[in-house]
Amino acid sequence: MFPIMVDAADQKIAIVGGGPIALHKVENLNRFGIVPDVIAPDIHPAIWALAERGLAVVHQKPVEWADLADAFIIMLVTDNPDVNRTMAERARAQQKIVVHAEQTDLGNAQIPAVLKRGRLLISVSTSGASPSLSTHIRNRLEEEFDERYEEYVDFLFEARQYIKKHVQERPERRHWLKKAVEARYLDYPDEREHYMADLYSRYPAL
Ligand SMILES: C[C@@]1(CC(=O)O)c2cc3[nH]c(cc4nc(cc5[nH]c(cc(n2)[C@H]1CCC(=O)O)[C@@](C)(CC(=O)O)[C@@H]5CCC(=O)O)C(CC(=O)O)=C4CCC(=O)O)c(CCC(=O)O)c3CC(=O)O
Ligand SMILES: NC(=O)C1=CN([C@@H]2O[C@H](COP(=O)(O)OP(=O)(O)OC[C@H]3O[C@@H](n4cnc5c(N)ncnc54)[C@H](O)[C@@H]3O)[C@@H](O)[C@H]2O)C=CC1
Repeated sequence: MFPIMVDAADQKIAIVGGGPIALHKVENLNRFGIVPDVIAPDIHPAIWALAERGLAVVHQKPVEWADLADAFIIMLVTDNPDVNRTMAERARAQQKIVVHAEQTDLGNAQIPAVLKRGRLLISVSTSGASPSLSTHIRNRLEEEFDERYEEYVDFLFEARQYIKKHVQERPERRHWLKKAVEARYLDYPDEREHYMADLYSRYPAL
């Protein structure tokens, strides 16, 4: 398994199945700003509620390949093993990213447990061995990587963009980039302002 960050914002993500597990998948995708298509004859009431808020697109019908042909990622979570298997095989043959939630070897991707602090993402997977352990580790990391990281990582992003644009010499760049991850910049927002002020005065934008 190879971990990778994928920009799926403008892509179709299809969830096949409409039960509690499908609901969980929709909610998880929504955390990342993704509005998935849900295809199933029986749709959980909470999925309908999300669809009314524009957070899912429901197709109330048994799945056919035509529903999936233009999808980028496909998640198979029906209670019918034959449907899950057939669609997974076809999707893999078409080079798609396929999550088979029950029998992982029928798919080619798995969903990790994710801690999200703005731009910072920490994802944990056990490659299907124990989703409970992934969740447990993620919950422990939540304490160390607390809410402060959201603004802190925004600061790092801004600083890095500025440095890439305005600091030409490599050793200098490295110096400033390394300095920004010192603990005081996480702990004290004032220190971040000093850092940026120093940076702007040393390397003024032209
Ligand atoms: C392969 C995978 C599917 C995929 O890739 O989609 C998969 C499969 C299965 N999960 C099952 C059960 C549970 N899943 C959870 C929780 C999560 N499961 C997630 C991912 C994955 N689950 C992928 C592997 C990832 C990895 O290895 O780390 C998380 C991390 C991410 C997410 O889904 O969003 C999410 C945490 C969400 C969060 O909190 O953020 C809990 C715990 C709980 O609910 O607290 C339980 C009950 C306890 C237990 O079983 O451990 C069962 C058994 C069904 C049965 O027969 O009862 C199967 C099927 C099977 O293994 O047969
Ligand atoms: N975290 C995970 O990934 C987990 C995955 N699972 C697996 O996920 C599957 C779904 O679990 P639940 O949501 O509880 O099931 P459920 O029984 O509540 O719902 C099944 C859904 O599949 C739909 N469906 C059935 N035939 C279909 C077809 N031909 N086309 C499209 N949709 C069809 C039904 O309409 C229904 O919406 C189970 O088979 C289970 O093995 C179970 C637990 C955890």
